[in-house]
Amino acid sequence: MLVGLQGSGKTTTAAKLALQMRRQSHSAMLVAADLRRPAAISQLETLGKQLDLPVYSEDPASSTPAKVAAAGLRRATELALTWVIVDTGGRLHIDEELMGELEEVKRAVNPHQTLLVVDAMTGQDAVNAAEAFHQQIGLDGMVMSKMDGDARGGAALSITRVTGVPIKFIGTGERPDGLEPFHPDRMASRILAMGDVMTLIERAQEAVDEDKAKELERKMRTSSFTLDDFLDQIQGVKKMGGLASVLEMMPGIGNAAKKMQGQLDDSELRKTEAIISSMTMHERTSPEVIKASRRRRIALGSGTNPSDVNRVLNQFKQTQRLMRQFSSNPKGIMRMFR
Ligand SMILES: Nc1nc2c(ncn2[C@@H]2O[C@H](COP(=O)(O)OP(=O)(O)OP(=O)(O)O)[C@@H](O)[C@H]2O)c(=O)[nH]1
Repeated sequence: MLVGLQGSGKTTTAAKLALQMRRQSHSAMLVAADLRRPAAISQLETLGKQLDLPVYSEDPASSTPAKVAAAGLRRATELALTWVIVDTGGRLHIDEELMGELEEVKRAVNPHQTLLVVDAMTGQDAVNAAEAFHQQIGLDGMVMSKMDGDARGGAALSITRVTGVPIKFIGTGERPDGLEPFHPDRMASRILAMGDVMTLIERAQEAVDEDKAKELERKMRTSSFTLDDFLDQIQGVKKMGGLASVLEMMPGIGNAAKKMQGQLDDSELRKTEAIISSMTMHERTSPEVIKASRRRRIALGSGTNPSDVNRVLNQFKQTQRLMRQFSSNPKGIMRMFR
């Protein structure tokens, strides 16, 4: 059973949860027990149609939320579905009528889990709402929606401390796949603006082939890193969502990267990619052969200037030097980044 203030994201979260369950080979039915806002029923039905999920609803004029919830549960049992997700009504503020209605729904279906959906952007209001819902309805967990916004999630800390109720999921976007299990350690580093290293690692694992990573590590150790590997790295960054999104997840520079939004475009990366792609295999492994005429040809082939080609070659030399130093004295290099 999902509860929460109006607009907190209950209906969207209901669909997201059902989708996650289906991905784990469980079946789920969505039940539209929000009878106050007529659009809530059609919103759930539309989401159900889009995602091919069963939705139970009734005419709001001749039913009550508790009746709909109970009938939805019966229907799901008949259809042998594993889960029922009850979407309930919300208000702008907590009032007794709403709480009474939710208590009735809870009594009618006796849910395994009552989850409060809170909008992460609302800060202290979210904390107050969580406290009131927990006192009156009794919560088993929380879903913090809209964590993809500017909210750092500071409210998550207060909510958990005030209510003692764990956060189970976070909403990370409007789309039906924007829901992730909550990881307290990740949230802690996000709050401390230390970046999100675990997400960075996960994205890297998705984008980078493990054998390639091992090979790269060997090349770094033996200082045999070539321009072709440089190109591979650039393509890896692109796969991981671009420079800005990678930097944002890095400890220490996440905040600075956010402030540089707009300046951190990937056009330089694309230019570098075009320049290396215009080189022959021989040039990529032995860049010292690139003299004036080759430089001109590469610039022409990549739609850039010879000075751009020079810049890439210099950057590459610097990277190579850094790697050589790293392989001979890793601790010394790490000190440079502190
Ligand atoms: N960016 C972002 N938007 C979200 C997220 N979850 C929900 N939304 C948006 O928030 C708005 C409100 O979401 P709903 O699911 O309609 O909220 P609700 O709690 O069901 O609202 P009521 O039925 O009025 O009580 C919609 O525009 C959603 O697309 C999220 O994790 N990230």
